[in-house]
Amino acid sequence: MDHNEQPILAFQHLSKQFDDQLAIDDLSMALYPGMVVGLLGQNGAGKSTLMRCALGIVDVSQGQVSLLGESSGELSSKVKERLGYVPQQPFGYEGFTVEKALQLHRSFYPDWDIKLEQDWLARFELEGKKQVQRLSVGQRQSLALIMAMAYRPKLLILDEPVASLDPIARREFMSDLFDLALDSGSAVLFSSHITSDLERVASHLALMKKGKLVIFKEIDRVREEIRLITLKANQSLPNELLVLNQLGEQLLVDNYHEGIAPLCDAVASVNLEQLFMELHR
Ligand SMILES: Nc1ncnc2c1ncn2[C@@H]1O[C@H](COP(=O)(O)OP(=O)(O)OP(=O)(O)O)[C@@H](O)[C@H]1O
Repeated sequence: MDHNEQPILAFQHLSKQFDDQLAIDDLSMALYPGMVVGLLGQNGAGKSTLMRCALGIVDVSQGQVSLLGESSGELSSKVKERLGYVPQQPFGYEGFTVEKALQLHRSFYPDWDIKLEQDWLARFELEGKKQVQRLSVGQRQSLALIMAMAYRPKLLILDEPVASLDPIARREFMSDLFDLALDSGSAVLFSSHITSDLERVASHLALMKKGKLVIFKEIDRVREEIRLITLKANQSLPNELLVLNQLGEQLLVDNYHEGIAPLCDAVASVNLEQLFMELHR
């Protein structure tokens, strides 16, 4: 990942206020080619709002969002053609068959990859002749994913894309997602409550709590640098440690390294699910 190049998506000091609700609070983050960012947060943490701000679907209150170098509020059709988005609740195309819906959708995208479309239709066992409104929730989600991916977008934004997919479809989809991003120099931002999926395919974790981005780092570094520790009696907190949460003597900290171990009575590593639970205790 070369961070000297232009980010595909960049949030700079973004805030979004809805009436009396601050949904996004001074958030900065940049996605570069090849990054697959898993967005985690409780219900109402601001994940969908962040995605909607990125796409210019809602106006930002403060700060900036740029997408392939353009401001999200003023995207050209050239940039829009290079975005893929699957909202939490897709979608439309009622009254169409799967085949006809794809035919129409495809016509908007010059870079549509028909082979990719066919492979995915077969993989998800979607029948072309079936009416869209007769599809199950999971099948609709699969169709929405094909529609967002078959033109190999430069930026793919997926709001809980796999919540309704069965474990086999989910697993296959998630690994393809990763390959797609790596192969085509794309970036992916996806939200999910399934921490094991996120752990398996994301290159980076973005964790939001009440509109704030509290963690944004590579998954490997999350594994290495976040710990649940208890400091020895009278031991002050080392400067480099960032306390993410505190429960009695126990501290959930970021920026941990081996040099800290002698200062502690106890050190425990946490997986993503434990991290999520500890952060919200
Ligand atoms: N159009 C809107 N008008 C007013 N408030 C809104 C609007 N959209 C979102 N909010 C509020 O902003 C906050 C963040 O909502 P958001 O949908 O972004 O959360 P989320 O993290 O995606 O949640 P979930 O995991 O449940 O999908 C919530 O408190 C929500 O009520």
